Amino acid sequence: MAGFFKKIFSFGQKEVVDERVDETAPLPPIKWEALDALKPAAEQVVPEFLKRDEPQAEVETAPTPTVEPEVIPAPEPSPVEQPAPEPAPIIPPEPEIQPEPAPVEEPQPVEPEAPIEEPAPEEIPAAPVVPEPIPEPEPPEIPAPERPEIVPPQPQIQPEPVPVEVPAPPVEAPAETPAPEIPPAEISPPIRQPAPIEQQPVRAEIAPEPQAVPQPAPKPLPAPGKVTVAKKVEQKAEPQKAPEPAPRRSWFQRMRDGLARSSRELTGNIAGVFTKRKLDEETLQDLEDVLIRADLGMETALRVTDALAASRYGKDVSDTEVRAIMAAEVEKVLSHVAMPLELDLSHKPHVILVVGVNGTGKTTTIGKLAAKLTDGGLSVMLAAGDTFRAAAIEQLKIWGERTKSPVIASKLGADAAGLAYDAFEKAKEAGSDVLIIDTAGRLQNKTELMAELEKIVRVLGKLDPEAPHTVLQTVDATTGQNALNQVEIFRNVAGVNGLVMTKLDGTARGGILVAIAAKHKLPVYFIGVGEQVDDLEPFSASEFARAIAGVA
Ligand SMILES: Nc1nc2c(ncn2[C@@H]2O[C@H](COP(=O)(O)OP(=O)(O)OP(=O)(O)O)[C@@H](O)[C@H]2O)c(=O)[nH]1
Repeated sequence: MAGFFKKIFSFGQKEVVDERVDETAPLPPIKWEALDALKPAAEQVVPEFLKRDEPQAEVETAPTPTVEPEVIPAPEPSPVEQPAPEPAPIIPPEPEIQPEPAPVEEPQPVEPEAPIEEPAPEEIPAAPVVPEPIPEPEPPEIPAPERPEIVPPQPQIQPEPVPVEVPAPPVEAPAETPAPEIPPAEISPPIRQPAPIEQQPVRAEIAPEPQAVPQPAPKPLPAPGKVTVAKKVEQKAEPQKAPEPAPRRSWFQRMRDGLARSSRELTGNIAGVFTKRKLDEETLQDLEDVLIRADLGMETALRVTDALAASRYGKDVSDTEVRAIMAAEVEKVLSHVAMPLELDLSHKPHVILVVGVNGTGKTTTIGKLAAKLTDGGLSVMLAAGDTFRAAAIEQLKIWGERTKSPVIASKLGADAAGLAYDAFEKAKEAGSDVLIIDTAGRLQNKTELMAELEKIVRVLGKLDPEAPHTVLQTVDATTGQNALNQVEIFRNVAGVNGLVMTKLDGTARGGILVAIAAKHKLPVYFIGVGEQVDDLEPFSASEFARAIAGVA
């Protein structure tokens, strides 16, 4: 439509140009006409020639200044073009079509397009020259007459000259001649406007991406489903893991496995001694050496060899017979110490002081024991007497939470005896059935250890002369011969009156228990066969003896 407008405008200029030609008068315009004939063929070339022939002055003077301001308001051309409408009445139908699109798109593009149309007026001078030759090219260009037809509506719509430019781009299709110049520039901006529209499709592309994102989302959906199941299963799985304890070896089997190393070495050595040999002094001496190396101790070793010699001396003896006799003799030794823990609940509370070297299982054993007592309906209070290790205090608190037993603790490094005293008082006030006091086990400084333990026992005695009522020592079954010395020390310092042999489920050296029992004759109340709360078993002399002797 802008092209039309220009043409229209050019037509108006034709008339005006004719007038101007009269002013300038010179011949150059006539030469321009010849060149103008070439213009329609190649419009771009024309302006270059114009510059060469110095008609520039004409171009600059006549059209540009006047036309530009005119195009926007379109008042000046309108009066001039008004005569043009005369041919317009000839073709009234078309003007009806144009005004319709014109008003629609006019408002925005008008102003930006106006400056673009400036070059058009430059061509306008060429148009005025063409008037006569125009009919020649026009016949081939049929759309040309249409444009003049379009012109009349414009003068009618003279206030709409600007809108006319807007519809120009659509009109460009029919009228290719003017279109290439003006419309392309005009079209470019609207095209840039649709450009964002292209971005929209991009957004549309982006949109599917997030859609793609939710697609993987449904994938995690099954995942969380599995997770939730897993979480629920965890709680329900615990019973499933409960079957683990089911397949989990029995405490006796765990103890046998723990003692397997000792048992294998022992039975293997025994077999080596009695292979195709009659029982004599030499074989008895060899057997005694084997038992001693197995930590059973001299006393127990002699008991076994004496029993064997009494019944089998001078006879062929198999290793199976030897192991059976050994199991019987070990059981006899242990039977005197294998006894259940008895609590005198006439004491409120019954105080249990737990001692032992660090890492032997004091705190763990306290937790296991508290669980047994609370499960039996007894109220238990715990005291974190190992004030030198924060981890020990925290560990005891965890066991307190597990067993629902209150824990009395103090600041790190506080006086252990003072804590034990306070705990005893609080247990009395609370009416607790049992107070279990944890302690430190720093063997590296025997003097301090002895002083601390002695002080604890002393202060407890102030509240109850018989307290502590039970002094349990934990003994690590994997320790070996050093365990004998540990019991010796703690028995003297703290008055140990009972033992718990821990870690018998590990690579235990079970023979030492026999040696300790034989030497100290201290009750062995429990054995530890694992780290779980229920891994504390009453000590059974026969089971232990059969396990270490490798007897089924
Ligand atoms: N396998 C096995 N491990 C045990 C047993 N008893 C204790 N333990 C582990 O031995 C380690 C030491 O146990 P604790 O209860 O901390 O020993 P502790 O004597 O209190 O040590 P301190 O707190 O340092 O004085 C922990 O890892 C326990 O889980 C047991 O019977 N079997």
